[in-house]
Amino acid sequence: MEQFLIENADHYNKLVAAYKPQLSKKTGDDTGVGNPDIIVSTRIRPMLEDETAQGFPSGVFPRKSTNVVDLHELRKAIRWGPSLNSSNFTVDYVFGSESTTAEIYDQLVQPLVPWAWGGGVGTLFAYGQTGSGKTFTVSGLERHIAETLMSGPLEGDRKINVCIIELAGQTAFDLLNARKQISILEDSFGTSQMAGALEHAVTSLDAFLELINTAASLRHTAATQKNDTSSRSHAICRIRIENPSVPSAEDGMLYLVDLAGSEAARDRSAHDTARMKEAREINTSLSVLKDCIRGRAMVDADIQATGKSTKKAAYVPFRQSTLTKTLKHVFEPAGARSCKTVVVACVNPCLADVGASKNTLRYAEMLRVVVPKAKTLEYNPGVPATWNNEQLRAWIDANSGQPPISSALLAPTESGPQLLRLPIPTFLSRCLQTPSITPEQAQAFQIKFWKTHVDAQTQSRPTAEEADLGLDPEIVRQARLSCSADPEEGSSAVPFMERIRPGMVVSYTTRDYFLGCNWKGTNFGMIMCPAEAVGERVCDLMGQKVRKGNEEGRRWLVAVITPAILPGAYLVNVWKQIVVVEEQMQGEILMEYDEATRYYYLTV
Ligand SMILES: Nc1ncnc2c1ncn2[C@@H]1O[C@H](COP(=O)(O)OP(=O)(O)OP(=O)(O)O)[C@@H](O)[C@H]1O
Repeated sequence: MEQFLIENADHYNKLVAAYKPQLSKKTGDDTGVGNPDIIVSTRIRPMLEDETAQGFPSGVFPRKSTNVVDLHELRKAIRWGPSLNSSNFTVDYVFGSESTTAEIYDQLVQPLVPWAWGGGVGTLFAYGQTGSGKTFTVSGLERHIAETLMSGPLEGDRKINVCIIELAGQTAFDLLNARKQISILEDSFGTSQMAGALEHAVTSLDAFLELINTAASLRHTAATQKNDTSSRSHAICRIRIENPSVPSAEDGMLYLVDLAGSEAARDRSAHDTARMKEAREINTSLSVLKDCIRGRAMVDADIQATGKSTKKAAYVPFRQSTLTKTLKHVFEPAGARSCKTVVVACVNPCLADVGASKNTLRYAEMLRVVVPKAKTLEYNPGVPATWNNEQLRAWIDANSGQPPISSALLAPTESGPQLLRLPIPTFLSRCLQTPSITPEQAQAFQIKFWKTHVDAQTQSRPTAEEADLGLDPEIVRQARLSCSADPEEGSSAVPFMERIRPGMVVSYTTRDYFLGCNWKGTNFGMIMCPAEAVGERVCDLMGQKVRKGNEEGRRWLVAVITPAILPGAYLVNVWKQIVVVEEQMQGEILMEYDEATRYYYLTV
């Protein structure tokens, strides 16, 4: 076949020159646009010297000033001589062979960096056949990202942590720790963990680049030793960005994923059984990845179009492969993380490889879920996804507690759906710009906003039984909630010291001997009873007799509240009790119990 292509190169070039581009059905479709949070692009690498030297022409051509790529194959035809078989593919962005990695960075990837800096999740996938330029592209982009993170114009202080792993089939290795085997585990809270992988704190650009180089050379050496190419494994670089000024918020994440080759190139027939098995595993993981990206994009499109997730059909099977399990929160539709994803489908333009390039472009096209043109959704006061900026700001003014959080600072221009997509740390930082707002109030309000959205999604309708009783859904919702707020109307006007009662949550300063329960910045406790109410022999957490204190003032037995594993969640440790004197108490804190997670959350 290769000989046939070389011999007919001139004829092929004439056919291509005479080719009249067909109108792409997909470009003609003006009913929607690509999902702005999942951008699918393609990069066509230049022809390599040996490909041109052998006499192969190019088979892939970006169509000028469009997002369409034309692909030509030369087919043997007995009657009329070789003929052209052409197809075209539509993606969101096309980068031709003259495009540089810096251009791709500026146009597609750069926005992921401030996004993750603000607490969001940004993911880059490079997909394509062996030798199509995935590693060339990802390593170049990693360097640009490192430069922006370490010496760019981003505001505020962050701690940058890097971890680079390799996934080969079901096995994972740490590329920053001598390729030591690690495990991908899901903990009891459903969070994926790279158990055993070393995470490196980086403080300078040089240190960052050194980590990237170490991982690249380890991957390369391992591949050479196996007489293999790096193409048989996925490499994941995870950059975790901690924001020390909002410690309670989740960290920003950047994942840069250099995927295994979608299929071996022209030497495919040389594969032995083990290689065929490996190829099957790779294809399975890439197929699951496609389903996950599409599934998440469909859920997003659905919410954008209707304000809710309505389609049961949008199934995101992230548990079906180690790759997607590792990247779980990128795909999880129910996840609260704001995600932006960029896919670069790398294409080798050589006519001899055009079959594989066609599969790559077909795959890229399938990832692209068209979002219906935004309709104005009918306003529903219970569904944040239907709120325009004015309705959102009115809701913030009425629901953000006392003092109210400035809606102009929190949502200067955003609509409800846009605020829902804002990374949580950015949301919290904006809340804290209003004078006198405490981090607890900001966090409680963020949770309230998110819960309103989740409740709208899950449609907390009354059960059939409750509906039969004719109960108002709002009353049912209220009854299901359990909150530490004083049920007495108007009680907030009375100083909290005069209202102390069992179940009230207070913040307090700890004394030296309570080191065992002094959690950084989070000294909350639930009042159990007056210290005098317990028996003579009862001791507190530190072994001190509860009734025998030397302190002045009223003394209360308090259950210690500690942060739980879920972000923003707390545990009330009813059996870990300490004595708190009223003098130590700072104020009342409102908490709400959530049945679904069985944790307590701050509320406003
Ligand atoms: N845009 C480009 N400009 C110049 N050379 C390129 C470009 N893209 C790729 N190359 C070159 O093509 C060759 C193959 O690229 P690369 O190793 O990145 O491919 P790959 O898809 O990662 O392959 P594998 O899957 O086997 O690791 C390399 O020699 C690389 O330098």
